[in-house]
Amino acid sequence: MALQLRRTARLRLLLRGAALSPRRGCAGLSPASRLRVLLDMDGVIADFEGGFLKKYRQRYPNDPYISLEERRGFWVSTQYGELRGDLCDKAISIWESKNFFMELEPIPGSVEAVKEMAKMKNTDVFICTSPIKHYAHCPYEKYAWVERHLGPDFLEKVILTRDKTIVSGDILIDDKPDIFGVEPNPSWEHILFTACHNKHLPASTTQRRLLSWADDWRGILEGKR
Ligand SMILES: Cc1cn([C@H]2C[C@H](OP(=O)(O)O)[C@@H](CO)O2)c(=O)[nH]c1=O
Ligand SMILES: [Mg+2]
Repeated sequence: MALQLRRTARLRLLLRGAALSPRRGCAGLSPASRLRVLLDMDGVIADFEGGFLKKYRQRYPNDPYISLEERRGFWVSTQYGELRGDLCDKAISIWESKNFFMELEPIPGSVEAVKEMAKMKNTDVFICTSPIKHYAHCPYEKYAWVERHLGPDFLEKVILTRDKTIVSGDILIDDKPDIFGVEPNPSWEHILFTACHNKHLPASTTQRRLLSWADDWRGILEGKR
C-alpha cells in the first residue's frame, strides 16, 4: 500500500513537471523557449545575383548575358549553359574568382534587419550558408563579409555547411526553393526569400515567402514563438 502511494506521488510529480515543461509559453528561462532563426547569406543578405552579373559583364563584355529580369532557375551556370555551351564555365569562373564573395553588396535592408533581429528578446540569429567547393577564397570571404557588414561579434554566429537540413532551428530564411540533405525532416520551417530566380515560381500552399526585407519579417518571427 505504502509503495503504491509513493509510486502515485512520484507519477504526479512527473506529470506536473511535464505540464510545466517550458518549450513554448511558460518560464522563458529554458533555451527551448528562445526562437532560433537561421539566415541564408547569398540571395538573402548578400546580393549574389547582382554581383555576378556586374562582374560577368565586366569580364566578358562581348558575350551574351541574362538580365536579372530573365533569370530562371536557382543555378546561374545552368541557365548560362543553356544560352550557349561555353558560358557555363565562364559563369563559374566569376564566383570562383578572388574577391567575388567579399565584394557582394548587401541585399537592401538586410543589414539593418539582421542587426535588429539579433537584438530581439529571446531570439538567436545564425547565418547558415553553403560555401562553394572551390574553397580557395569563398569560406574566408564569407567570414570577412560578415565581419565587415555585421561586425566582429557576428563571427560567432556563422555556420558554414553544405547540408542545412542537419542544422536545427525554428526558421530558415533562404532563397533556394528546394533544400534537401541527409535529414528528411529538418526542424526548421523554410521561408522562401524572393529573388530574381524564384519570383516566377507558382505560389505554394505549403511554403511561405518573405518578399524582401521590407516585408513583414517581424510578423513571421512572432508567429513562430
Ligand atoms: C553556383 C551558385 C551559388 N549560389 C550560392 C548559394 C550558396 O550560398 P548560400 O547558402 O549563402 O545561399 C553558395 C554556394 O552554392 O553560393 C547561388 O546563389 N547561385 C548559384 O548559381
Ligand atoms: Mg542563398
